[in-house]
This record gives sequence, C-alpha cells and structure tokens, in this order.
Amino acid sequence: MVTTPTPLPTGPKGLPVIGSLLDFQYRPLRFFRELEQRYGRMATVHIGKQPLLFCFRPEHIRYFLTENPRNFVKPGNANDVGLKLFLGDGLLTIDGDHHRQQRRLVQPAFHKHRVDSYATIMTRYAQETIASWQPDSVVNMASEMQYLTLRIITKTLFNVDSIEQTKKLGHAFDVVISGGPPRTVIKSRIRSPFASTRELDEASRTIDTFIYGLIEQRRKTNDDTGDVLSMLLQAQQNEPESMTDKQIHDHVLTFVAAGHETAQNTLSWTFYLLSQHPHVRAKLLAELQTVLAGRVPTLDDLPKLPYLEGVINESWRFYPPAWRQARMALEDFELDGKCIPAGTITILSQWILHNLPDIWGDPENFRPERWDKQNAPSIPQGAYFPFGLGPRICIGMPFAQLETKLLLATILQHYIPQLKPRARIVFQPLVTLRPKYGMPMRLETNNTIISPVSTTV
Ligand code: HEM
Repeated sequence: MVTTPTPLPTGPKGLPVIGSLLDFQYRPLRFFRELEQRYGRMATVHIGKQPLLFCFRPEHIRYFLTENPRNFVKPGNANDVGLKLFLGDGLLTIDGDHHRQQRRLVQPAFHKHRVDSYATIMTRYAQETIASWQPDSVVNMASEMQYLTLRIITKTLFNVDSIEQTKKLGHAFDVVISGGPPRTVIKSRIRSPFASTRELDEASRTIDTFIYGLIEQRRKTNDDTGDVLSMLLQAQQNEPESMTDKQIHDHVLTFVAAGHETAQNTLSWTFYLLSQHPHVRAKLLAELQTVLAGRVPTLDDLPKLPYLEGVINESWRFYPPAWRQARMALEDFELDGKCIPAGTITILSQWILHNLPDIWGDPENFRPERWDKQNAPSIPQGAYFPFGLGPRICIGMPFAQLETKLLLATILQHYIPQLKPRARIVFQPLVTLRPKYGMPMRLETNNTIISPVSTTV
C-alpha cells in the first residue's frame, strides 16, 4: 500500500537553527512533561533540522515495541546519547538478524534457573558491604551501591572478584557515563558522545584492559565455568567469524555497564524514596520482620514478600532508571491516522508513561499498594515498561529483579538509610536517571530486627 506521508504532529517551534536542542539536552525531564501536557498524544520536536517524534500513549508503546518491532531499529550513531560509540556492538546497540542471532546465543546465561543460582553471591556481598559500614556514619549510597552491584555482576557473569579491580572499574564507568553532557540525536561531529578529556581516555583504557585481560586469562586457563564468558568463548570456537574478540569485548562491556548502572540507580532511588515515605518504610520493615526476622533472605522467601515487590515496582515507576528509549523507522508507518516516513526517530519515555494521570490516578504519590494483586491487572500493557517490552526487553530483567529484592531485604534488616539533612538531590538524566550529587545517607541501625552480620554463607 502506498500512502503519502502526512505532516508530523505539531510541537514547539524552538529557536532558529537549533530548534529545541537546549530544552532536550539540558532540562529533558521537565521538557518531556511539558510536551505531553501541551500536545497530548504525540508531539514533534526539532533538534536542528532533525525531527523527533514523541509518542505518549500506552498503545504507542505497544505499537513500537511489541506489535511492530521489526520496523524499528536503534538510531545508531544518531542515537540519543551515542551509546554505540561507547558500547560498540553489544546486544543493546545492534539490530536485525545480527541482534537476533547474538541474543539467542547469550540468552541461556540469563534463564531464570541460572540467574536464581546467583542468589547466595548477591546476599553474601550485601552482607560484606553491611559489615564494612559503621552505625550512624554517612555514606554516599550511590557509590556504595555502584561498588556492590559491580562486584556482583563481575562475579556472577565472569567469575572475577577483585576488590581493587572493582574499585578502579567503578571509577572508570563513572567517568565514562557521567563524563560529559548527553549529546543529542543530531549526528555530532564530536567523535565521542562523552567528555573527551585525558581522564576519559584513561577510563576507557582501564575498562578495555580489564575486559581483554579477562578474555586472555580465561583462554589460558581454559576453564569452562559455565558463565557468560565461557559461553561466549565456546561460541567463538564454533563460529569464529561471528564471535570475534572485539564482539566478545563489546558483549562483556555491555553486560557490565547495563548490569550495574541501572541496578545501582534503582537501589539509590529506592533508599531515597523509603527515607521520604515513613509509612511505606514502616510497612516494609514489618513485612521483613514477619517473614525473615533477621535471617538472610533466600529465593524461597521472595514470594512471601509481596510488599517488597510492590515497593520496587513503584520505585521503577516513580524514578525509572531507563527513562527513555529511541527507535528509528525502517519503512513508512501509520500511527494515529498519520503516515510517518521511514527514517523518523521516535522517543518513548518511561518518565512520561509512568506518570500519566488518566492511567495511574495519582501518579505523584509513591504508593506501593497500587501493585497489590487486586490492583495491578488494571494497568494497561505499555503504560509501564521499566525494562522495555517485546523481543528487545531487557535480557537482565530476572537478574535485576532478584538482585534488587535480595539486596534491599538484606540491607534494610540491618540499616535504615536516612537522607542526610540538606542533601542536594538532583536528577541527572543521562543514559540512566542518576542522582547528580550522589546520595548521602546516614546509616541508622535497624533496632527492630537484630541479628549478627555474617560474612560467610
Ligand atoms: C533495574 C535494572 C535494569 C533496568 C531498569 C534495565 C532497563 C533496560 C531497558 C529499558 C532495556 C531496553 C532498551 C531498549 O530496548 O531500547 C534494556 C535492555 C538491555 N539490558 Fe537492561 N536493565 C536493567 C538491568 C540489566 C542487567 C542486570 C543486565 C545484565 C546483566 C542488563 C542488560 C541489558 C541488555 C544486554 C539489554 C539489551 C537487550 C536487547 O536489546 O536484546 N540490564 N534494559
């Protein structure tokens, strides 16, 4: 069917030459919400000459991610933050047949039964973190959670546990991820999407050295530990052309980056939200007390902790770590009666969809009860997508769900982190939604549940 493309939906005019570049780049959270409030279902924004289509309804999310995913690819070099320049050809940034083939290959490493086997590592490392803390001291919860989640991901997926290396890596990721302002969807003449300082080069080198060292070491020992790295090396032996060292490097980098950055933000924001909502906190602590009574949580305990699950789901709704996704159309498509031309880049935003009043009623309230069994089914598909949806749904979702529950339950039984008075909590919407100045929190001892911290399992 040949349909003549219709004009894109209306939107703000923006400034001459640059259009809405400044709003998009420097105050995107407020800008996105203003767009939805002013233009309703859809809006078009211009960044320079590049039009960007914003789609704000759950049925739009379903259209792009679950019903027609093959017509949409990641925008590549024109990506909203140029992620490909950092991650190369990892699963997050490749498309089409290449993506399908690579996803099939690594999927077994993320099957539920395999992920479940990581539970004891997760709680053991959480206990070690707790043991390193002093009651009533102030810690930067964002850094603490970064270190903890990075240790967990490198141990579970690559069987590496070096405290020294993890610290260096954590710093390197910080530099690379927050080292500069997010670039725009316009094709930038700047090669890197991130700050191009000497510090950035050093950080990239640290990460590369770690990853290539990991590959080299495993090859030498020839151990098949059944982890992701073994799986990738095995695939290389079977299909050397499709699994080069560079391809393995990009997968490892993607898993480490995507696997800890999002989880650390989830934990930081959840601790923050709990510190701001004493009623929710009290209800959660009561559930932990009833079910665990100071014990280290296990897999079997998790189904008995529905309020914990509600708190985490609500935290992902309230402050989604992945707050926007972008897609580029391969062919013309029709949406809301409009024919939209191939090449159009669309922005889908969790930050908006998770906050629509007609869907959520009171989106501004942090209310884990909305995830109770009787309430949750009324949420339409597409309204909530912290992990994306469809064939490109986050491969690490079961991992992240398990890790978040176990770490929160373990930590909260010992400490109730309270926001430091006058702390500056400011959003930094980069690849993920980060707290710009960290998350300074005082470690209040949880006196309701007392059990000794054990660092052995
Ligand atoms: C709270 C934690 C997490 C959140 C909120 C999150 C969010 C997301 C989202 C929204 C996507 C889809 C992106 C898109 O389609 O444009 C995604 C994809 C992905 N995530 Fe996660 N993620 C989390 C944890 C993890 C973990 C723990 C890992 C690895 C261990 C991981 C690895 C990946 C990978 C490799 C993809 C690309 C999948 C594909 O395109 O086939 N993520 N994630």
